[in-house]
Amino acid sequence: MKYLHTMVRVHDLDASMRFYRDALGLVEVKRSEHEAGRFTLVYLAAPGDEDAQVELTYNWPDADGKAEVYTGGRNFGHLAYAVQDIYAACAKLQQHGVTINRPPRDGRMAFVRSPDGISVELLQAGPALPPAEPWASMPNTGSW
Ligand SMILES: C[C@@H](O)C(=O)SC[C@H](NC(=O)CC[C@H](N)C(=O)O)C(=O)NCC(=O)O
Ligand code: NI
Repeated sequence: MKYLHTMVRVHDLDASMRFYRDALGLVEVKRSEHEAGRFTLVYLAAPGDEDAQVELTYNWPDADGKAEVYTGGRNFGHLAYAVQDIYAACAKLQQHGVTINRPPRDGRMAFVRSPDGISVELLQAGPALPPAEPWASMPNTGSW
């Protein structure tokens, strides 16, 4: 058996691409448009780890132009990625307007949320980094 992907439904595909691709740093691996089912699938992965994907499902708006809004179930926890420099990764996310809900005060772990509230965990690859400001004294934000 081989892990393929985790599927998340997204309300706004452009906003989600700005989060997962531009802010988080994933790369688009493949995309498919499904006219009959009226949805788009976009698969993204970390550079160099193309086999471990997140599948964004975008259900097209209905005849009234309304796209479904998804309220997350407690059964889904988070997506997790290892990063080479958690401070640099969090700074890039902030530069793209993403709130660091759980800052890396310990130089090891941070959490952010996608535009749909999907929780994403970032873990420092290897040993934790030494404490550094502003992260060491940054409080949790929002529902963290
Ligand atoms: C190609 C493979 O990776 C898929 O996951 S396709 C699965 C299929 N997805 C859809 O039909 C997307 C649109 C649908 N309206 C939806 O929101 O799921 C599917 O069977 N989805 C059902 C599911 O529970 O995942
Ligand atoms: Ni799938």
